[in-house]
Amino acid sequence: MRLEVKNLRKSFMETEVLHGISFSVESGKALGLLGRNGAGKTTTIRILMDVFKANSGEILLDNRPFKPSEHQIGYLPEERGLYPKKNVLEQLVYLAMLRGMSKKEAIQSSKKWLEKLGVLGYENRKLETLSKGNQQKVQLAQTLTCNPEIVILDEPFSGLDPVNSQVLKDVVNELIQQNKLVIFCSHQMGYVEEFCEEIAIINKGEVALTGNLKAIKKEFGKNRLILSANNYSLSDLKAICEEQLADLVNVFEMKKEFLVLQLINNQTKNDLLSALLTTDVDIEKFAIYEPTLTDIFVLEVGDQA
Ligand SMILES: Nc1ncnc2c1ncn2[C@@H]1O[C@H](COP(=O)(O)OP(=O)(O)OP(=O)(O)O)[C@@H](O)[C@H]1O
Repeated sequence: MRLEVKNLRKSFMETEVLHGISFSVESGKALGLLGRNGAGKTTTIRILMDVFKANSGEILLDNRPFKPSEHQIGYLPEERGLYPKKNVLEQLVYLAMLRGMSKKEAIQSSKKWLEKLGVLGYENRKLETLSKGNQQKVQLAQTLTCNPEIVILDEPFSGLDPVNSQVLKDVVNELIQQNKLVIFCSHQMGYVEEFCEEIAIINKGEVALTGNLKAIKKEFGKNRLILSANNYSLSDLKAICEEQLADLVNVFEMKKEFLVLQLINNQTKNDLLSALLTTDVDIEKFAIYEPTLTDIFVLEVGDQA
C-alpha cells in the first residue's frame, strides 16, 4: 500500500495553517512526521483521519481517494481518549466491537495486546487507577486490537520508562516487519532514526524536507568532514582552519567534540588531509561527517521563531 498526501491546505477561520503539505509513505516502512510545536502535524493527521476536512488537496491510497472508514486504522492520538472511570478490558472490548470485531475476537485480541504490552494483570481495574505509563500501554493496546493495516502513532513513547520503551520499540519494529503502513509523530529524534526509513519535516505549515532518511543524511554529510586535534582546543583549531586552510574549507559548525568543516568547491578530503599534514596540528579525529537527525532538524527549522 502507498499512501500519498498531496498539497493539503487547511484554514481555521481566516488563518491558513497548512500551506500545501505533500508526502508519501509505503507499507513496510515507517514515516517520521516531524516538526516544531504548532507546525501542523496533528492537523495533517486529523485530515487523514477525516476529523477535519482540508480546504484543498487530496489523499490517495494506491492511487484511489483514501476513505479512512473503509480501512482498519490504529490511531494513537496525542490527547489520549479512553475512559478513566471504566474497566480496562471492558472498554477495549467495547471499542473493538464498535470497529467490527465479534465479542469473542475482541476479548481475545484485547487480552493478547494487554499481555504483549505487559498490562494484562490490570485488565479488571478502572483505567484511572493505573500509573501513567500503564495507561499509555492500555491506550496502545486499544490502538492495535483491531489488527490495523495503517498505524498512526502520535508521541507513543511519552510517559514510558526505558524498559517499557523497549517493549514498545519491539512492537513498532514488529508492525513494520508485518508490512503495516506506519506514521510516527515524535519530537524524540532517536526513535525516529531507529524506525523510520522516510521522514517529512513540517515547518509552519509547509514541508521543509521529505524523503529517504539515509539519502537525506548522505546529502547533508556531503563534502563535510569532522576534525579535532590533540594539541589544540576547538576554537584554536577553528582559527587555524580560517587562517591557513581558508582556500580548502569553511568551518561549518563547532560541535562539543569536533569541528564540522565544509570543503570548498572541488577540494577533496585528501587535499585537506595533505594540507593539514603541513601544519603542526596533531590530528585526533578526521572523518566524513555523519549528521544526526537532530542536526538536520535544527538546520532545517531550528532558527525560526
Ligand atoms: N481547531 C483549531 N482551531 C484553530 N486553530 C487550530 C486548531 N487546531 C490547530 N490549530 C492551529 O493550527 C496550527 C498547527 O497546529 P497543530 O496542532 O497541527 O501543530 P503540531 O505540529 O501538531 O504541534 P505540536 O507538536 O505542538 O502538537 C497551530 O497554529 C494551531 O494553533
